[in-house]
Amino acid sequence: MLEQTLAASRVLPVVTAGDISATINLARALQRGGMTAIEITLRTPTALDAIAAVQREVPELLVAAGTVNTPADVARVVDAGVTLALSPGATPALLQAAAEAPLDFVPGVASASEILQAQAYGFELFKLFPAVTLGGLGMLKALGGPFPEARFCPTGGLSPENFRDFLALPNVVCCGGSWMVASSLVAGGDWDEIERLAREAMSTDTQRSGENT
Ligand SMILES: O=C(O)C(=O)C[C@H](O)[C@H](O)COP(=O)(O)O
Repeated sequence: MLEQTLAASRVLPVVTAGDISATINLARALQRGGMTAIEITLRTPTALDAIAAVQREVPELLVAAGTVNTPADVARVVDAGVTLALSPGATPALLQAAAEAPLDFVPGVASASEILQAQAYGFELFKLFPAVTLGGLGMLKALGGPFPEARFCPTGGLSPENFRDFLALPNVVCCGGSWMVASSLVAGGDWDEIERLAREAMSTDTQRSGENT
């Protein structure tokens, strides 16, 4: 179920929320562009309020919490009504808390040993972070050997130029990225450009839509 949901989302925009009304406008632009989910990281003081606001104002979007790094973070996002949480990494305490919590959780991994550790808690879908720095496509192909059941959402260093190559791999479910939600676009209120980048990311054409315009 989680795998299907993330596969449908195709690209998961990773948002670091500042101003709440700007985050609502950003979420609306992503939704207009065809995106079905948004990851709002717990990196800022306004993150939980932003999650609640987007859940309320843009109910069409699945609102995931990101940078959920501790058992306390798991409790905070469950309290906020979040049903999907992701982390750039994992500790045994985090894996235990997330396995027991009433939400879907995608732990971060960066090595075979970290996959083994997360599998011991029942997880099979992982955020590979930071994907490009770790080895990108080659690493994902290599991990497919010993871990044929493992599925990945590579994040970190993905771009309009490379994300389709990641999505084409059989063990990649979706890609995470921040290119369509760059802080410069949000600060400038460039919602049309954010919508365009979202639409381009969601397009299944092999040729990028922007190349024809
Ligand atoms: O904050 C988290 O929980 C993360 O997992 C990190 C983010 O996924 C990356 O910062 C996105 O990477 P870029 O697309 O290269 O900006």
